[in-house]
Amino acid sequence: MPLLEVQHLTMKFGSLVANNDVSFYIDPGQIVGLIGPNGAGKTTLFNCISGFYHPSSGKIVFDDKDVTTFSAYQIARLGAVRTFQVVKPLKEMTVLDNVLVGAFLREKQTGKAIEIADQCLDACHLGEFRNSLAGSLPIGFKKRLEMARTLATGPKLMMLDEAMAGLTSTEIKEAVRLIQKIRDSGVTLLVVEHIMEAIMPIADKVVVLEGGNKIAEGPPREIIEDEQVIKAYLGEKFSQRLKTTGIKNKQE
Ligand SMILES: Nc1ncnc2c1ncn2[C@@H]1O[C@H](COP(=O)(O)OP(=O)(O)OP(=O)(O)O)[C@@H](O)[C@H]1O
Repeated sequence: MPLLEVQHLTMKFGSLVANNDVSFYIDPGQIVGLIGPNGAGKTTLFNCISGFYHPSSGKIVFDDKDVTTFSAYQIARLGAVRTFQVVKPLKEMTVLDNVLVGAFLREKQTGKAIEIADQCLDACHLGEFRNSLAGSLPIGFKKRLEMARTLATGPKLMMLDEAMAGLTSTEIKEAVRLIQKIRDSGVTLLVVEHIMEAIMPIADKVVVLEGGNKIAEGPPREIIEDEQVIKAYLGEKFSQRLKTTGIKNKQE
């Protein structure tokens, strides 16, 4: 049974159709990439799945429950939690306190919540910064902090919105390893990303949006050879270059 099913989702802002009849599913344990050009509707879809927007029509089923009209808080409590493209840590609070905000969603006892927060900080290589002010961290660390906070909620599905944008190539490699480690710990991931070299080698499946429509869905190897995706987003040269990276052949 899929962990998440998006069925015929349409989201309109007035006359603008940001998502048009989009359907896809995510099986437990998968890393699914959500890609497409600027304005394709990726963030809007994220906002619908995570309860920040309610779709104009269609249905969202998470963990066998119809969550279409649920609030962001209700959906987070069920285990679908997102990060934001523009990270906004609580700057005047310490790194630990920021992660505690996530941990308290699942654990009321302070001692246990601190234990969870520390584990998540260590997993995200932030342990040594636990007492620093979040506002003082460089961008790469802020992105990891956002992941640690999300991880601390104990998610079943983690949705990452451009978690690697603005990072150095070393930081991107670290972020990729971290995403794989999170998946190996049993968390399913939906990842919006523009950095194809980062997402294509680790994704089990990729969903492609353009102009609000889903134009392709499949394993990365198929996606990079899809004529419509090459035309709309990847470009011929880039598609050739991606073929030389270690991309999975088929959906597992
Ligand atoms: N709150 C809103 N009100 C009105 N229009 C919106 C709103 N949010 C998004 N849009 C519009 O919906 C369309 C899809 O935007 P969205 O941010 O979902 O795309 P995206 O694929 O995430 O783009 P990017 O890669 O640049 O982040 C755009 O035309 C955008 O201007």
